Amino acid sequence: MRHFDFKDGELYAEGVALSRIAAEVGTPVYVYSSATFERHYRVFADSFSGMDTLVAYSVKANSNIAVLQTLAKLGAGADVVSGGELARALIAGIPGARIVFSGVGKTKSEMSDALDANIKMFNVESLPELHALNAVAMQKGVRAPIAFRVNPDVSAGGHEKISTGKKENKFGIAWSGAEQAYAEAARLPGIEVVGVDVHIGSQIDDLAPFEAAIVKVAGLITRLREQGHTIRAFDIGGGLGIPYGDNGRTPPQPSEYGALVRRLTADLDVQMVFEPGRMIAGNSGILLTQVLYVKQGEDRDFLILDAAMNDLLRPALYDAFHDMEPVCAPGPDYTSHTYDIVGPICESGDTFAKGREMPELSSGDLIVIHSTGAYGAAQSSQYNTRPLVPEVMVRGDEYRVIRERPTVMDILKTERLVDW
Ligand SMILES: Cc1ncc(COP(=O)(O)O)c(C=O)c1O
Ligand SMILES: N[C@@H](CCCC[NH3+])C(=O)O
Repeated sequence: MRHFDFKDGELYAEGVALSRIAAEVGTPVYVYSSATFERHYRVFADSFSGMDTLVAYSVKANSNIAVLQTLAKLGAGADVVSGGELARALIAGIPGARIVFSGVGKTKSEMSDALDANIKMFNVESLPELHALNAVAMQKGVRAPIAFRVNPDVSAGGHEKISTGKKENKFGIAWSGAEQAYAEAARLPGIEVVGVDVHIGSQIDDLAPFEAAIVKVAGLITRLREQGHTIRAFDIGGGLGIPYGDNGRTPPQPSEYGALVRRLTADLDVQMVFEPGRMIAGNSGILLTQVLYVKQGEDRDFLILDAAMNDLLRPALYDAFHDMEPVCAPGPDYTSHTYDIVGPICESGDTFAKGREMPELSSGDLIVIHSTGAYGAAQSSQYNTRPLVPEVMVRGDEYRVIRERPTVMDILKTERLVDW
């Protein structure tokens, strides 16, 4: 079922024409389908039905509070990596008991806020962090529930910039040091060991790395229990890939992933925690942008859009492929044309696609960049003093602006001229 689809020759988000959003809100603009967010969450959660699980949506993928609120209503928890994301999750109505805190560099003030919120678990990534957390918890007279994020040295494939589970990556406790780390944690009065955590990467299109990581961690859980630790939760992170429409490998269905997890953890007697981000958000959103100019170069033509790498960084950062199409379906006898599709920023890397075949387009035409609900708006910046792009959420025939477009003055008001 597609919630971004053509009706009468025009692309719609659910029941709302994208041309209407462009006219009323302006472009560029991120447009999300609430029905798609809900469907993805349900499909994912349902693939573990009957199991003891917590689906802690990874807030970094799309952290808009209306998105979090939509998922909170379905019972989602949250995986947060900063005090800011923690605040977002709480404001959106996700209870502390359903929040896990990941990340290699939590500050003491973030730890303090998370303890005040009674979060479910800190995923601790180093011994110095463990000691810092112990100190903060002792000061408050509480015990911080922890899992260690262990680094299983499993290769998840994909782009090197999003690999996290290899020993050369900065993430997690070295596999060889995991048992000593648990022994150390058990000695600290401000720490309560509750689980084990692993996250091996993102946009993973194969079940084999998940299987390798789960088998390794299951063995570790057995050994830790023999050593007297109470392990109630097994957090296997996120990472399940989505189709981006590039005819690349097709990632496993959530049901296949669910069946694998069910089979490998059946005898473990743990609550399984998941941190899906992209799988929930990626295909729930599009970036709606307009052609500013069509420019003829020496040996190629450029489509210059009003969206740029500051709005959607993935192509520049990871050479990521995103499917693009015009909002108005071309007539049956249209001519196609090959373009380099670029933004207005003063960087050659500000390129969404090279040599992309599109129907012939002209200035003012609207284009959709698909699969940008995850790591789109969340990774945007104001580079070149371009205000952050607004975000819109569609529900049936209605839409709401869920992030306003700031003015340039909104940006400038946080800066100061010096008076010396
Ligand atoms: C610790 C952690 N959990 C969850 C995620 C979400 O990953 P994904 O969006 O691939 O599901 C990430 C990002 O890769 C992460 O670093
Ligand atoms: N931001 C990346 C993935 C990294 C996920 C965070 N650990 C992307 O757009 O694909």
